[in-house]
Amino acid sequence: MDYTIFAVIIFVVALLVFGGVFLIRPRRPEAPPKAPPQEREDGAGTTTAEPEAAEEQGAGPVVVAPEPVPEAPPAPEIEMPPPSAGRLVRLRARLARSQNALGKGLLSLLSADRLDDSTWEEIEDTLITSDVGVTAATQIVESLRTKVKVLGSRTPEEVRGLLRAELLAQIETDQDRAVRTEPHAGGPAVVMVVGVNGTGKTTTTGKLARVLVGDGRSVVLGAADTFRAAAAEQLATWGSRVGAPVVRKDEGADPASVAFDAVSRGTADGADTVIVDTAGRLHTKTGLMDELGKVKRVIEKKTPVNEVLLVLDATTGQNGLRQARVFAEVVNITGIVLTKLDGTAKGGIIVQVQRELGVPVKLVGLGEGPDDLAPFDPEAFVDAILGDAE
Ligand SMILES: Nc1nc2c(ncn2[C@@H]2O[C@H](COP(=O)(O)OP(=O)(O)OP(=O)(O)O)[C@@H](O)[C@H]2O)c(=O)[nH]1
Repeated sequence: MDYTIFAVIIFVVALLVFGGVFLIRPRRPEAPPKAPPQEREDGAGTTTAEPEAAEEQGAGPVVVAPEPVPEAPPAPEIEMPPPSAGRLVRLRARLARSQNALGKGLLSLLSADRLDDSTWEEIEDTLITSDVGVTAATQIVESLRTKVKVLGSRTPEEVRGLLRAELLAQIETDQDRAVRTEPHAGGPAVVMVVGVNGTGKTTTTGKLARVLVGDGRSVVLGAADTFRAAAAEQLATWGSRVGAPVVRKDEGADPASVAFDAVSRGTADGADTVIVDTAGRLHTKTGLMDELGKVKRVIEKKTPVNEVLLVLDATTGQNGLRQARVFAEVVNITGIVLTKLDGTAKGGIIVQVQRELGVPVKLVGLGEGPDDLAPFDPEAFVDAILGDAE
């Protein structure tokens, strides 16, 4: 009996000792949760797990199948706008639509069997309504009267030919319409864009950058319209679309210093052209003169200003012309950009503004699209007004 109790005690003790060893294993302190192993690209394009993770598996660097890497947000796509050549011909339908009343109206009046005084008056009125201006309208009518008298009977082609020649004579000046954007030995060409706010000045600056980039040039933009923060914002968007750097400062900063920095940047970058957008609020003539004059003078400390483009809204008629005169008095305008020609039947403003300012229209805006700015070509313009010969 004693031996049995002793054997049971031995068995129980043995059980406790072995059970303690195998069942009650000391707990390891809990490790903090591991972040998922970071992955990196090696030179060969394979993805290797971090060494720490590999070590833990006790097998040196481990090559694992590349996992889909979350896509980085796409870099803004740089656009390649179409070149400037032939743009007006491409946009001809816009012109034909807006100027149809003028062209067709004149052609039908001139084709009447009898051209009496009242018909000639109507022709003159049609021209004046299209903003050609009284002097030019009178000249056109007088010249047409003489030619029609000499001709006697008229075929539609002859009438179209006569009118085409007269309109061209009024529109075509012998001045150079090329926008001077070629860089020179000392640095980039500088174009200043001036005009009243709302005429399409900032839009034109952006569109012009696209024209130049489309023609293979490099461009830097200067947001010197510091009066309105949104103008710089707008310009930054235009610039980013074509990869053109935009130099800007805070709202209210000195426009001349922005212009200076833009030209410095253009020179440092070896850019072809720097385009400077300016503010054009017509507070007082002196204020405007001071501001634009200073911008120009400050730029000229570095390099000449090659072009001063005045942006005019074609839909504003006489009012626009008055504004144009003020600008022409304060800065030496070298070219006119006539915007919003797609929204008016008053294409005759081209004649009047060139006459008044003695400066050629160099570019025309024919819509809100980014590539709706075209070098002005008098023949394409007149042909669009008159429609195709029947
Ligand atoms: N239909 C049409 N709209 C145009 C044309 N050019 C510009 N616009 C529009 O005119 C409006 C004014 O253009 P902006 O470029 O902001 O005018 P802005 O003169 O720079 O005015 P600020 O930025 O205030 O200096 C915008 O809605 C343009 O899209 C054009 O040729 N045709």
